[in-house]
Amino acid sequence: MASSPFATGAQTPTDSPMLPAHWRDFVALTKPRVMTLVVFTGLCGLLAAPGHIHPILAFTTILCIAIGAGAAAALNQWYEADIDAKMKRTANRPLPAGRMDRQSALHFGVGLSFFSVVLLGLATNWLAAAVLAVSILFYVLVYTIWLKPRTAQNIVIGGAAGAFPPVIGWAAVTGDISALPVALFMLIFFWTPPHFWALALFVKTDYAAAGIPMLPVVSGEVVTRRQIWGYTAIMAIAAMAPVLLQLTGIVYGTAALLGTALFAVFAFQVYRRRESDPARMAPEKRLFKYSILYLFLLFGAVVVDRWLLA
Ligand code: HEM
Ligand SMILES: CC(C)=CCC/C(C)=C/CC/C(C)=C/COP(=O)(O)OP(=O)(O)O
Repeated sequence: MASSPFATGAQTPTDSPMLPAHWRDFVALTKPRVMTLVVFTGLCGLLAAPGHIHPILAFTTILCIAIGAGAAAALNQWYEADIDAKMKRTANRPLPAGRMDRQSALHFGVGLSFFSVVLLGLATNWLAAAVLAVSILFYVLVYTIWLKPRTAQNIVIGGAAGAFPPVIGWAAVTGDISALPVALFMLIFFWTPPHFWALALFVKTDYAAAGIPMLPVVSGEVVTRRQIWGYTAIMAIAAMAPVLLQLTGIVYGTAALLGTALFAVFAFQVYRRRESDPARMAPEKRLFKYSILYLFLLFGAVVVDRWLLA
C-alpha cells in the first residue's frame, strides 16, 4: 500500500491490494475531457498573439500546457483519493477504485510537472514556463490543498489556476504579457464561479457527503443562485472588455454580445428557480453545459478576429 502524509488511518479503497495500473488509468488521471477546453484556451492565446512562432515550438507549447494541466490534475487526485472515494461522481477514478497506488500518481504528477515547465522554458521562454509553473502550483497548493477543504470561496480564488493557459500561450510567442491576455485571464476567472456552482447545485449531496464546503452545501441554494447571477454580471463586463479596449473587432464583439446575453438568460433562470419548480432540464444543468460551449465560442472568436485585424 502506498503511504501518504495525509492518510487518516481510515480504511479506503486505496488500501486494497493493487492491480497493475493500466496506461488508460494514467490518461484518466489527467482529466482529459476537462483539459480539452484548458488546451483550447491556451491555443487561442498563442494564436491571438502578435508575432511568429515556429510551428514545432507552437506544438510544443500546447503539449506543455496539456502535460502541465494533466500533471496538476493527477496531483489533485493523489491528494484527494479519500475524498473522491466518498463521491459517486468520482468514486470510479483510478485511485479510489483501487486501480492505481497513490505513489504512482504522485510520481507521475511531479515528474510531468517538472518536465512540462522545463521543456516549455527551453523551447520558448522562461516567462511562459514560470506562468505554467504558477498555474500548476496554484491548482495543487492554493486550490486543492489549502482552500478547497476550508472555504466556500475556494473556487473564486483557486479558479485563477484555470485562467492562466491563454497567458501562457501568449507569453510563449511574445515573451511578455499585455492587455489582451490579461483580459482573457479575467474572462476565465469570472466565468469559473458560474461554471462550477451550476454543477455544484446538482452534485451538492456528493460534496456534502465528502465534507467539502462548497457554496451550496455551506450557504444553501438561494445564496448560490444569487452568487451565480452576480458573477455572471461581472463576467459580462470581462467579456466585453476586449471590445471596449479595442483589442478585438466585430467578430469577437458579436460573439461576446450574443454569447453573453444567452449566458445571462440561463444564469437568470438559475437565479429564479425555486426548489419546487418542475424540471424539464434543470436550469443549472443547462447553464453548466452552456458555460463550456460559451468559452469555446468566445476564444475561437478572439482568434478569428485577431487574424482578420492582422
Ligand atoms: C477551479 C476551477 C474549476 C472547477 C472547480 C471546475 C470543476 C469542474 C467539475 C467538478 C467538472 C465535472 C467534471 C468531472 O466530473 O470530472 C467540470 C467539468 C468541466 N470543466 Fe470545469 N472547473 C473549473 C475550471 C475549469 C476551467 C478553467 C476549464 C477550462 C477552461 C474547465 C472546463 C471544464 C470542462 C470542459 C468540463 C466538462 C468535462 C466533461 O465533459 O466531462 N473547468 N469542471
Ligand atoms: C495549466 C494548468 C495547471 C491548468 C489547470 C486548469 C484547471 C485549474 C482546471 C480546473 C479543472 C477542474 C476539473 C477542476 C475540478 O475541480 P476539482 O479538482 O475540485 O474537481 P473534482 O471534484 O472533480 O475532483
